[in-house]
Amino acid sequence: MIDKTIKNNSKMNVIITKDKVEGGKKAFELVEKAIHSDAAVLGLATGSTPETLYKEMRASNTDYSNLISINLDEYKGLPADHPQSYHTFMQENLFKDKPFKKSFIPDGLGDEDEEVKRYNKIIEEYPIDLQILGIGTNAHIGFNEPGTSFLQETHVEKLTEATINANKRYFESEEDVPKYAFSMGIKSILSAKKILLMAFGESKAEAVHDMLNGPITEQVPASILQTHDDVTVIIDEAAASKL
Ligand SMILES: O=P(O)(O)OC[C@H]1O[C@](O)(CO)[C@@H](O)[C@@H]1O
Repeated sequence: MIDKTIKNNSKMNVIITKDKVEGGKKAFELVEKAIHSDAAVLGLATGSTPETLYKEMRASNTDYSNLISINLDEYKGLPADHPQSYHTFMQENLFKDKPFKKSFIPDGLGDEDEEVKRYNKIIEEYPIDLQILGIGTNAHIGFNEPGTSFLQETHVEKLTEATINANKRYFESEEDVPKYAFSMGIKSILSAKKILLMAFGESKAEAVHDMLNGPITEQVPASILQTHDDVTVIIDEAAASKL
């Protein structure tokens, strides 16, 4: 860990690591700790941020087959077997080596109203003990873009240009990038007992600063985490560079 004095006006516990590999190892330690304190439901994230954590989980001796997982989001309109779906991402990055007892991910082809209702019911039935989060360059969490109400539960979100741009690296062309996604809402995320947010790289430095030290506003979705009692933020030096 890097011992660095930073500006952090929030009550969030901030851990600075050299890079995302060390960040993934630290995050793995905290997931293990939660599981040893009987965490039974893990909220999981996608995108490049959690990749080093999932690598540690795959390489570990931990058996996750008694745990439930609930993923934050899924692109609307992508079938589960699409190479860029979050179903495929989770299968390849975690579940193929470390299956859970039950893993919930929104159905990208689901009827909007039905799927939102189904997913809210799942989150109610399986309260999340530890929610893993990344953060977008525009401080979105899950796919809750700036301007999304803090009171939102699961819903279909229209993706911003910034998010479409950030995600188009995974698609053949911009036309192929989904413009909407099913996402757990901020209210659903805040219902987790513990939250572990990771951010790596210079591109997240502004969002991390605003999350920790900015005003609590729906224009900075992650800023709402200042109101949660148990948030740990793991960032590398580049993502901490504006603190
Ligand atoms: O980890 P990345 O790839 O930078 O993505 C950041 C954020 O964008 C999302 O993947 C949604 O676009 C979030 O789930 C994630 O936290």
